[in-house]
Amino acid sequence: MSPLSFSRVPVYRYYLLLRAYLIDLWKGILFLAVLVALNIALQLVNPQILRFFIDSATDRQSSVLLYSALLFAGLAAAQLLLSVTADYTGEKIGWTAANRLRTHLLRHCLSLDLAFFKTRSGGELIDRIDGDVKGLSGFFSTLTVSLLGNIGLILGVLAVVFYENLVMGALMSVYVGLALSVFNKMREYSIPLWVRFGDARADFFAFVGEQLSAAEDARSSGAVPYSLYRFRQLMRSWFPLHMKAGFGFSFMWASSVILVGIGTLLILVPGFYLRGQGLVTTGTLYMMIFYMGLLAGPLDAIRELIENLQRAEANIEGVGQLLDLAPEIRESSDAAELADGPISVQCRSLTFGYSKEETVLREIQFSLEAGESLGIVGRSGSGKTSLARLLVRLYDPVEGDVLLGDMDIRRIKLSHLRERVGLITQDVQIFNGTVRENLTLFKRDIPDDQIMPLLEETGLGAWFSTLPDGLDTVLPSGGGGLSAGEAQLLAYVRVFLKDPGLVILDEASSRLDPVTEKRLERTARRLLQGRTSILISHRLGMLKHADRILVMDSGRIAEQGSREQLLKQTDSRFSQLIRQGTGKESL
Ligand SMILES: Nc1ncnc2c1ncn2[C@@H]1O[C@H](COP(=O)(O)OP(=O)(O)OP(=O)(O)O)[C@@H](O)[C@H]1O
Repeated sequence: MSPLSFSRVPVYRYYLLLRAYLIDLWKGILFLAVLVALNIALQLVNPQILRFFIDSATDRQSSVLLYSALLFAGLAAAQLLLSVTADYTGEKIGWTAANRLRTHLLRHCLSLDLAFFKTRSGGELIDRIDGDVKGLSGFFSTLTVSLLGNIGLILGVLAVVFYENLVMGALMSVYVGLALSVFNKMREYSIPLWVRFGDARADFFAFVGEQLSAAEDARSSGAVPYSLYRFRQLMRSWFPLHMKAGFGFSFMWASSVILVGIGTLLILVPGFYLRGQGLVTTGTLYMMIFYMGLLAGPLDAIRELIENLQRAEANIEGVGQLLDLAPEIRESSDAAELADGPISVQCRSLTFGYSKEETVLREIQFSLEAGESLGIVGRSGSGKTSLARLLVRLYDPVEGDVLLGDMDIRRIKLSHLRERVGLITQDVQIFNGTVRENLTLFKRDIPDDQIMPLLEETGLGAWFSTLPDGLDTVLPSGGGGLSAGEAQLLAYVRVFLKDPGLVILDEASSRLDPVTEKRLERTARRLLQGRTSILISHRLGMLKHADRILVMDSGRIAEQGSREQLLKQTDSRFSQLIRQGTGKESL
């Protein structure tokens, strides 16, 4: 379970968050607590010295004046040093905790099902992983440093004032209680505003992310004015929300200024009366006013903290919603590994849909011996890619079973499954990294002399020879400076370096020119030897060496059999496809 499984009680959320990400930073936190305690002690002692200074001055004891002034200045300097060290330590703790949360969120997102990524844009996720966590990093450091320190300082001031004078102590307590309850009331008003502001921000980033990743299409199709129109609309809806939420803050700030005024009056009026009666000295009265001023600091800091908590609450909400999503594709507790060598495939009565309303695959039933090759053909939208996704367990079927190597796919260790089954599609992702890292997918134990022959064989030799630093050449993210066809060839090298027992090629040569495709066909045939393969292609030439053919239509298997057998039957769908298509006799 995620360490941030949320209940409805806000305080409990904070507790879970702090416990999850701060618990093993306890040494730093303890150090911080000592610094904060010392800081509080110094702040409480200083007004006492001041009183001593004033009373000595009025009694004309000039000899002690210099010493008390020096002591006052020395302690003020020490307090400054302590404050800086405490701030630094608090920030460090805050950043460490926030980075842990960031890592946790990214790992969690990457473990979520494909369906999740189809419904969220990259921009929205970046906002959650970075924007929300940035908000929370302030929360980690502010909470650890400020809350404890300021509450401690308030309690300390009240204790000292009570000790000095009960009436003054009671008045100051009333003032503190009043200030805190006003701040708390305002917090209830502002939190929903910040949640709405956060949602609008996530929508904004989602839109920007989508527009930037589709910049090429938007430009070529002339959709830029529409993008800008939508952009302006989003900004227009974002701005008033920011204004409203910001108004809550200003209101709190104004109320804290008014409260300080009320507090000073609360002390001054009875203070002058007590001084007049000779019940307190001038030094004590000045000390009380000083303590009153001292209270304004932590109260203001708590007000700021409450503001930060409002934002943090909205951030926690966003992060919590993300962490509460659990992947449906999970490993069973008795997950095991497949045997080495080619992997047999069996699909039993598979039914599948991306949503409950729509069924994309119906009653899919076929089997493939280890080492055999299956070609899948069918019209666009007939369900070929969906079937491939079930075979690598990017989704689970609604009904029926997939068996790989006679094992239920749900019982195979996920990391092992991804190792043993290779999938190449028409969309190849190039990562920002070296050519070597892109080919080995960051695995360090694959030697270069295993990579080089594959580059030659797949036809990437010419491209490779132009690279300035060979395998160490850094490719930029996105297209990586490769053409779509070159990227597809790179994906072949990637997959075959894994030495998989089952290879699925889903339109994996769709971006290649006929000459390169022909050459790759030969290479693929050699590389696929000794492995089970599933070839999905509209280009029927790619299926020339398939042992068996499966024709799909509207999510069902319309026909299946050995390639020779289907070719012989002139009225078979496969034969008809060939006559209509470009493959013709070449098959
Ligand atoms: N991620 C998705 N979410 C929802 N529906 C999807 C998704 N992917 C595909 N579909 C739907 O599933 C159906 C089958 O699509 P699929 O991609 O499996 O077909 P295909 O035979 O591979 O098509 P093509 O030959 O064009 O690649 C289509 O109706 C499609 O709209």
